[in-house]
Amino acid sequence: MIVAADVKPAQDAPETPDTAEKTKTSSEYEDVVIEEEQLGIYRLLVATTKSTRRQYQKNLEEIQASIPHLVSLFKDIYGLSQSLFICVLLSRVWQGLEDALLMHLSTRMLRVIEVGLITGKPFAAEVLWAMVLRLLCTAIVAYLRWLGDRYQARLRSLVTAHFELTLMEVKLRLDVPTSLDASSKIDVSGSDAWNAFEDIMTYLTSVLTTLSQMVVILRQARISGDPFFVLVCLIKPIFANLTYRALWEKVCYAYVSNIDYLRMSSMQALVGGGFKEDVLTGDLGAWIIQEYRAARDKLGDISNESPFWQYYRSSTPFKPVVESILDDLPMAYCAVNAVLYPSRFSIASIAIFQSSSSSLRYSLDTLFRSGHEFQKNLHSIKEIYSTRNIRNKIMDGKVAYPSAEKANEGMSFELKDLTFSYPGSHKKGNALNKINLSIRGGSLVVIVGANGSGKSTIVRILSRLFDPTSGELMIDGSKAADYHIAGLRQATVLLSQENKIYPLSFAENIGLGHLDSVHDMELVKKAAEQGGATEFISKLDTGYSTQLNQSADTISMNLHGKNDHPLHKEMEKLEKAVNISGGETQRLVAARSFMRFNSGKIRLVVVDEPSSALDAEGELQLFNRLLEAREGKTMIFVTHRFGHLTKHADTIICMKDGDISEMGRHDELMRNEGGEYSKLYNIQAGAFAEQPPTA
Ligand SMILES: Nc1ncnc2c1ncn2[C@@H]1O[C@H](COP(=O)(O)OP(=O)(O)OP(=O)(O)O)[C@@H](O)[C@H]1O
Repeated sequence: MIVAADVKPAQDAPETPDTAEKTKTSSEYEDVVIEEEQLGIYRLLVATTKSTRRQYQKNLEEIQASIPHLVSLFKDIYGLSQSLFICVLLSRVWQGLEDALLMHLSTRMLRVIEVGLITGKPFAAEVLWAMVLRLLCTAIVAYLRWLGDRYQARLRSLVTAHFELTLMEVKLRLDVPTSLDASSKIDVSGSDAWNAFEDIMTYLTSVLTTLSQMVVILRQARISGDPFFVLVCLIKPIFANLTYRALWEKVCYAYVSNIDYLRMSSMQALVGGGFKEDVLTGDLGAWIIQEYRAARDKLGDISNESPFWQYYRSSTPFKPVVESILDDLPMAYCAVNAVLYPSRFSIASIAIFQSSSSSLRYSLDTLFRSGHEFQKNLHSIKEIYSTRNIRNKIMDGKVAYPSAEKANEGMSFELKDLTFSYPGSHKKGNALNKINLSIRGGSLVVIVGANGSGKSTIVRILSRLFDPTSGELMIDGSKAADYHIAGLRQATVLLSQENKIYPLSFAENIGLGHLDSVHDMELVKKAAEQGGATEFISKLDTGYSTQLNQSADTISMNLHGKNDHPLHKEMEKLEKAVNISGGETQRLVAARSFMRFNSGKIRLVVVDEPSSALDAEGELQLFNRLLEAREGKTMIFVTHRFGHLTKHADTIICMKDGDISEMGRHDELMRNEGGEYSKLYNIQAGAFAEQPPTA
């Protein structure tokens, strides 16, 4: 079924991405139509162009545009190791010729044997020589293949690591809004570069194999006086290629649209690890099974096979039947010819044609298959190289930060009519609305407000993780955009719930707060003390050198269920993870922030609710230690808990729905009885007030 570009999802299905909007807004896609198809439980949307000619033209344009990238790929790989590159290339050339060579030698041997049998005088020496030559060649082919595979494996490691590094550099360069932007998403990896190179080599090898085999077969056909044999061999691969139907190289999107299957998946998910406690305490077991059964009965035998396979597989038997018949065509052709022209054909000729035709058909199949992959690979290569051109959304300025005269002062801010909405956000209204605010350098600011009121957003803007959508942000009296971002980042500590522990040792997890002193254990231990992380680190066998969350890249075979097996015990030792609690994670992250103070460059400390998992004492200690290091720094705290901090704050900013509803010191705000701050404060104070015992 073909539908216009504004596809509507099936009624019982979840919303699909906004394909319609994309196809309408971009002139590049104006002739795109979307075909819809139901494949078992899947709804499949395939984008095609209205005219086949236009499609071919587009493909050609894409290939042309990819040629410079293809050249760069080969140049880059050649640059990584010239010797390995040449060896792999030579081994591929050899692979392209070996089939034809072996085919030629087999033919020669069969012909010598046949002449000996017909004349009744076997030419022992010739047969022996032909056999030795064939065996020698077989051994050389096997040896060169082995060698080629080894070279290829070595080149593969170099290529994957090289392109992974290139992509890592790009990803590290990208700022937050650019990384969140779908058009800048990097979906390729180092392995894709290698796969593309390997597939292209396979394609070129197949071209060589096919051509060289055709030369040998044509030669044989000339000897037998039958020039049409090659054409007979070509019919099946050409038919298969013309009727080839696969999704691999198409722009498509598939989603599970069957509500019964979705229901079954939800029930399965509830049984999974994450919901264990809820399911047990809620006694949901029997209900889950009952619901799963009901959905399964409704689903019946509707296929849940991957849409890729369902699409690939022919819906009628016509194609597979015709293909099988065409597969036997060379044999039928030989048989008919042997009957019609018995003098031209011999058993050896039939055997030779039979084996060479199946080799040729196989090579042609590979050639067409790798041809289909070719375009996909060109696309991956283009994507890898285009990542270099991704421009950051946040512009970098040229002015160094801080200026010499403000080097010992905290960062000051001025926000003028500042509005912000998150890129791609579907929410009505802005996350921040026309905010006007001044923050004096060195002051202690506390931001409070309800969930979603814009507290974290405001500190993200101040830390230059995002740029305002409109309005102005001034830092130390100059436009924020004029400063060199690296300088601003070096002067900022951002401690939030977003901070994670790294898959490194405890020492590095803390030390990385200040790159120049990563290995200075004295400073690391001091920071751990300040962050309140000393106690739990000291309880670990390997202390600060204990690795955290290291990605365990292990493979085990046939060990499942053999818990007493000595190898299982080894595996357990290697895979044993060190788990730390939520509160311990926050302590460790806080220690990293204290380590950052050692750089001596910090002018701004932003603390965004990093203490939700800390016990009351831990939180108080953390805030006190941060305040101890306050000199020469502006400190901004985002919190839901009133009390300790708000009472000491120079300014309390109370946020509501993206606006500043109130601003001032604690006493001033409390005097405004109907105000947002006093309301929130009183709710918390009331919650802790002593309740009279109920009768
Ligand atoms: N990454 C994001 N993408 C889109 N919208 C976002 C994103 N982060 C926050 N928002 C939206 O922006 C608004 C302000 O969010 P923000 O995180 O600043 O609130 P908050 O006051 O810090 O909330 P909380 O107290 O729950 O942490 C909310 O409506 C939120 O849904």
